[in-house]
Amino acid sequence: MELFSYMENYDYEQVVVCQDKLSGLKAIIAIHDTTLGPALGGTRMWMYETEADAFEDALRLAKGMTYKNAAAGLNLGGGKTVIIGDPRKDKNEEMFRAFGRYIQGLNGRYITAEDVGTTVQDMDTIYEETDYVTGISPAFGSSGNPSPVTAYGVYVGMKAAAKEAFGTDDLAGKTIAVQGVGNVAYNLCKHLHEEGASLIVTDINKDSVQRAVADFNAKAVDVNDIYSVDCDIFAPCALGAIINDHTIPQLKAKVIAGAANNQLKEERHGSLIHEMGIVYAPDYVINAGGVINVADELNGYNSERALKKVEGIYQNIEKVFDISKRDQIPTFKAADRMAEERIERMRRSRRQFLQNGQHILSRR
Ligand SMILES: NC(=O)C1=CN([C@@H]2O[C@H](COP(=O)(O)OP(=O)(O)OC[C@H]3O[C@@H](n4cnc5c(N)ncnc54)[C@H](O)[C@@H]3O)[C@@H](O)[C@H]2O)C=CC1
Ligand SMILES: CC(C)CC(=O)C(=O)O
Repeated sequence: MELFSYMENYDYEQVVVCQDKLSGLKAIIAIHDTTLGPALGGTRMWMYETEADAFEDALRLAKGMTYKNAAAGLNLGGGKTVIIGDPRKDKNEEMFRAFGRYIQGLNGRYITAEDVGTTVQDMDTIYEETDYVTGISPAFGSSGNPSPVTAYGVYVGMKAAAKEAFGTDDLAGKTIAVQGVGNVAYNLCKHLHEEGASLIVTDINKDSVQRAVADFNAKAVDVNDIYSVDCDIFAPCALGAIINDHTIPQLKAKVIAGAANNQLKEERHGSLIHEMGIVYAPDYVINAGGVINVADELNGYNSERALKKVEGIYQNIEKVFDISKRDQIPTFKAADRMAEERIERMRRSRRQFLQNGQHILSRR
């Protein structure tokens, strides 16, 4: 990867590469855009095959956070971290403390939280070194694990997408195929089961599958079969790029609505599903519940206030469908338009000089 040309193409502000030999930390903090405020986005720990894969993931996810935060109406920019390593084997306390010091060094330009492979406990360790971390234990007055709130937002957004496709947002009797039943999707399945939906699930982790089968009467299928099952809604809740040339021809669902980040492998795949008449709830709009929840900590966390904002995902998804119809564009483009227009409006509204921090004459 030609890092500078990639950064220039997609207008990234900063990439911080962190290495700590003692703890084994190898992290990439990508800050995409801070027009709206400090960059907030989670830390993913994953076993990347190559360093280039890790850079690409960090960069793509950071840009996604710029759009997610803007579309959700948050006054926050977009950033994300990836830590290279196996979250089951390679974690240690020193690693997250070293990482916390790197975040502290950014002096508030980047604020972190959980993502795939990191936990509330990891955030608590980071908190030993920096205040610029959210999703720490509720005992510290924080919001804790964002996953259940992300799941609630996906559930609410899925209902809005169902209304668009089926004329009703009632999910009772609908068959929903869920890819990956981890932290977010387990909680999503709970809401769907309680509403009377039938679930088909898959995961590379057999224990997670068994738990969903036992708790929600879900039907389990092989990981490769989840795309082609007969269902009304496909909910991708594992990793990204799963809407691609290989999977699209297999899909039978009328709706795609799930938690995973960066679901479209390439933009053209978003256009393709649109032409096929599939109602796609753009990933970063529907999965914003977690970030809305952790962002509320910046005002002194109030769970009721945060959940109310998360419920706004229903209207936000409707807004995306309206723009898509108005401008005759696929929904992923409509979401981008909504986010970009807000960033641009805010950029313009900040033209006037406002003294922030130290006065410019204070050194006299
Ligand atoms: N945790 C949160 O609050 C948020 C999560 N997301 C996104 O939602 C997705 C899920 O996040 P979490 O539930 O937190 O992660 P998780 O790691 O708890 O769950 C992901 C699950 O997917 C499974 N999986 C991985 N590859 C798979 C494959 N090829 N086929 C089937 N299953 C596979 C894993 O075994 C795991 O059970 C991720 O893309 C994440 O970035 C987005 C917004 C917020
Ligand atoms: C609080 C986090 C879950 C934010 C984030 O990284 C995301 O929404 O992907």
